[in-house]
Amino acid sequence: MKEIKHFINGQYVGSASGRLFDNVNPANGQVIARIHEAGEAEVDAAVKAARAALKGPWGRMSVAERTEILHRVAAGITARFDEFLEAECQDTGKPKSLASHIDIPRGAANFSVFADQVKNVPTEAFEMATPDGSGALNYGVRRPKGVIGVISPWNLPLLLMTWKVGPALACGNTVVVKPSEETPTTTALLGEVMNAAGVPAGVYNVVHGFGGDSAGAFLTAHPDVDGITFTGETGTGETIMRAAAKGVRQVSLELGGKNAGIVFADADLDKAIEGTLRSAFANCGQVCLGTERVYVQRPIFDEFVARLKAGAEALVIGEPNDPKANFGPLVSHKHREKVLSYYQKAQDEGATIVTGGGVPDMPQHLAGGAWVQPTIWTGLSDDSPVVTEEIFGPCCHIRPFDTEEEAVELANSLPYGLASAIWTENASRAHRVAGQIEAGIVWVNSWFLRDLRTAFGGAKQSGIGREGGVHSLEFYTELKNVCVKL
Ligand SMILES: NC(=O)c1ccc[n+]([C@@H]2O[C@H](COP(=O)([O-])OP(=O)(O)OC[C@H]3O[C@@H](n4cnc5c(N)ncnc54)[C@H](O)[C@@H]3O)[C@@H](O)[C@H]2O)c1
Ligand SMILES: O=C/C=C/C=C(\O)C(=O)O
Repeated sequence: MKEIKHFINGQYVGSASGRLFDNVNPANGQVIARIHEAGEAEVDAAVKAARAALKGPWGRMSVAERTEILHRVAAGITARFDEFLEAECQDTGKPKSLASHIDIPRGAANFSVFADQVKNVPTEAFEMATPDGSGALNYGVRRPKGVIGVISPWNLPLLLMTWKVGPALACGNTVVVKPSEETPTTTALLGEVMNAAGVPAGVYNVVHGFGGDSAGAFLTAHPDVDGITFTGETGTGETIMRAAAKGVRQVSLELGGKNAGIVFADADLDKAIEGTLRSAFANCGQVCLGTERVYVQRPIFDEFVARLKAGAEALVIGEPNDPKANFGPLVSHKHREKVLSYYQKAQDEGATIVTGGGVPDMPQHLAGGAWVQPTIWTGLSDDSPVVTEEIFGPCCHIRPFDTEEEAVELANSLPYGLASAIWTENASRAHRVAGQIEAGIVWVNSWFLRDLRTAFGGAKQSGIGREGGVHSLEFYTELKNVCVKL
């Protein structure tokens, strides 16, 4: 059986302990590979390699040379597009129709966009007066932060990992990545692309394993890691923040959400239905930016619910290779247990199950997969856990509202603040409401429309810091002021 090894100092290496665990395809439950689990020794070797690489050719390279290499990494992903696609879809079960236009192209873009960005970063300068009249000149210079620990989740594995590795390397850092234990393959494969592109050994390192008491915790606790960037659950973010406190390391945290969609009666309903369908059900609902709470103005409530139901029921459930499929399984049986527990809770609390609510009948060869039905509820109270907690599944609860003020209050009522989508044809209302939503990202008449130059991150318990464009460069560099007395 295929084995997935760590990538340390430019080479694939197994674990000294010999500990391996299964990599499972969630579309059919089959074991597709065995993954080496890193212990403290492998994590330490990866961090040492990353530290040494900072002092090697990578640290001395001009921006032009470094960014040319990163463009070659982007081209290398594109050249091996089909391999990345196959690996991502086997690990996650997601439809190739989705991953081929989101996950893999973004994996390449995350290198090329930040390679271009870093060439155009101005720094500040201030002339100042001094008592003796000679004056002084202050100017800023940016330096790499050092060794960056990258901890990434399973929902968009290549996209979310490279979203951090791209800018980190563009800024001249070195990285140690710990991908999700559920989805290690594309992160591992990227090592081959790095070598072929001429990225020096030790610049990109990968260790595999779990979170607590495994590779994730060993990496975040390692004293020679200078900064940690993490995407995942809010609870894990808290644990990582505690680990980073020792040694006063900086963190960038992109965490969970329970995002609201607000549909006003003056919305273009075709657009609102299409966008809400994607935001609730794309990637089987496993998108941090997804909409699990939909608030719809009363005059169009019944029509909206009926049309969203029709849209959900028209989704084509199927395996990655099925060209007609646009709805795959959840990432694992463990995650399915969590999602189904909320399906049960909604039923127990007397929700109206508009559609779904269970497990679909699948053909024999897919019966071992982690399938669930796309699900819509109405009728739950605002304090139901189904409405207040992140489920991270293909489901949403729809509730009517009457006034704009009420919609804003409902949207802002939870401790999360990642994203929101507003649907209205009234431009004044769109800007007014967008300004009042407590979230890091607000879409108007769209969803998951991404310009990588923009700030990306969460308010409240959905994160700390912003990445994207210059904001990534803020995190991945140390800004130093040089003051020269003239
Ligand atoms: N805000 C965003 O941009 C964003 C994007 C994608 C996903 N998410 C969130 O991610 C979650 C789903 O992903 P997940 O289930 O993989 O998240 P998770 O927090 O369970 O795991 C994420 C990563 O952290 C590691 N990890 C877990 N415990 C750790 C520990 N104690 N120390 C170090 N590392 C540890 C895991 O092994 C994995 O690699 C959802 O909550 C979702 O909203 C947020
Ligand atoms: O599941 C969360 C999706 C996050 C998306 C990004 O981080 C991005 O588009 O850069």
